[in-house]
Amino acid sequence: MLAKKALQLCSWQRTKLLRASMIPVSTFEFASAMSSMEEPLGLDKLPSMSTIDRIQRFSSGACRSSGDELGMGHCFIDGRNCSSSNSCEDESEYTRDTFPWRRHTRGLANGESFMRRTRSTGVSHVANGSIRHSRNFSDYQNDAQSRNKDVRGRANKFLKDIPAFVKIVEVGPRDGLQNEKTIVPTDIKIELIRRLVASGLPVVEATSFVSPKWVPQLADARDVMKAVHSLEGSKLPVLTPNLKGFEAAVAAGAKEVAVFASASESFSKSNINCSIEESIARYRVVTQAAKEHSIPVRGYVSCVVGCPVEGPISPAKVAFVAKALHDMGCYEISLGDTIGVGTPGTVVPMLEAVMAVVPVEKLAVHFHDTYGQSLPNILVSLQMGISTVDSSVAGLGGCPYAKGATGNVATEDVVYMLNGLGVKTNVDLAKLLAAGDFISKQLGRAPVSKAAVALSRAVADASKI
Ligand SMILES: CC(C)(COP(=O)([O-])OP(=O)([O-])OC[C@H]1O[C@@H](n2cnc3c(N)ncnc32)[C@H](O)[C@@H]1OP(=O)([O-])[O-])[C@@H](O)C(=O)NCCC(=O)NCCSC(=O)C[C@@](C)(O)CC(=O)[O-]
Repeated sequence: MLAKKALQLCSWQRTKLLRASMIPVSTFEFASAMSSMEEPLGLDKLPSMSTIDRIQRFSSGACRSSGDELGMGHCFIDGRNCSSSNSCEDESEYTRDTFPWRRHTRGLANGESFMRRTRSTGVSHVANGSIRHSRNFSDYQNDAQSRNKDVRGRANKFLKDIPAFVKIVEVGPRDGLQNEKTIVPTDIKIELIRRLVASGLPVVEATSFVSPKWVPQLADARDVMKAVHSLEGSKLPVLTPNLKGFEAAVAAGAKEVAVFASASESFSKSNINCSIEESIARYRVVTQAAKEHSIPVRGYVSCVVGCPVEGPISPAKVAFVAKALHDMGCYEISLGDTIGVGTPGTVVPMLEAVMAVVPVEKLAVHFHDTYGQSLPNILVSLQMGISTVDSSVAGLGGCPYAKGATGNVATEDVVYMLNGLGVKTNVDLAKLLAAGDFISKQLGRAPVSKAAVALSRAVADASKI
């Protein structure tokens, strides 16, 4: 029992447990090494947890330490026990699914737990309380059939909620460029927008009508908007932090705007120089003016998982701000992990809280890729029914008021993943790659997108043949 417990712990917890039980750590490690040599993990014995289960179980963000003596905590998503080393354990399920090859060697002594495990496979090996040891061919066929059904069931569960079409909101010309230190010439910004529109992206956020003292890179918002506002094929929203910005945007030809609030007081102050409450009051004025002009307004909530100053942000705060934006008339609310600290373990409960107050079809997700978690975060968001995803060509981006945050998830990577899932986006990946290449060359750096790098290498290799 102790050895079983020790196997499920990370090394420092194991050491602590074994020391407390006076078992030399080296003895345990030798024994467990032997047992893994004797019982190799074959392909047929891979753990059969569903992807969501696996993500939740191994995500540290899903676990909250309860401060008990072994550092074990509780998974706040579904109440499983879990360790602070990312490995959650629901003992019966963990044993059954994660270490199935041990069934034959360990469970037999314990009739009751054996019964429980065998029942879960759908084939009872227990007749009148005694274990039947012999199995005939039809038992195996039935077993294989029920396993196939089980696997199909899991695959369906994994894919069934993913939408058939995902709307990609390209934020490269705005979020992507706003943090660039060297001013990008206006005609390059205009050409970038043209190329992104030509690639089939349904929405390309063009620029921001914010104070040029706060974001000098986008001081040419008026000129950019005047040049692109009549482009056809994509919506071209712009950021407006107040009525002054809204009026300037409309005068330059904007047909859609976005307001941006935060779920963190500190970030609200540093980004737009006012409290959350003041920003909501300000945005009510903007949405009212927009209604009078029949201009749709998109709403952003920043810091939906974490804030550079305050640390973790509670899902309830995010839900509060999202609902306020929805109630004032924003047609879509984009949930921004501004500093890219989220994992599926923190994104799922945040989405759950927001979905309780804003309809899922009105939600979008906006991930920065600081910790490389954007694609799994997008995947769980799709599985939860979200069908609008923000991204930035070539992975450009970062907020000037969120130190350390890197770029948005790269649009090329999102399109590549969605293509692989059979999800329609209407984006021409080749044209998108060319747009990413164009802006990356202008900025003098390689695209951050892994798909862009790999695909351009593949194209270069193919052209040598
Ligand atoms: C909101 C303000 C303006 C308040 O800034 P403030 O300094 O408090 O504004 P103020 O009302 O006291 O005015 C000060 C000066 O700014 C001018 N001003 C005032 N408003 C405007 C305007 N719209 N356009 C142009 N100028 C403006 C105003 O006219 C005045 O000019 P002065 O008299 O000194 O010459 C400022 O804090 C600001 O512009 N902040 C924007 C910061 C920003 O753009 N951050 C990045 C975007 S948010 C983001 O990236 C997150 C997101 C959306 O992507 C999602 C995510 O990742 O989480």
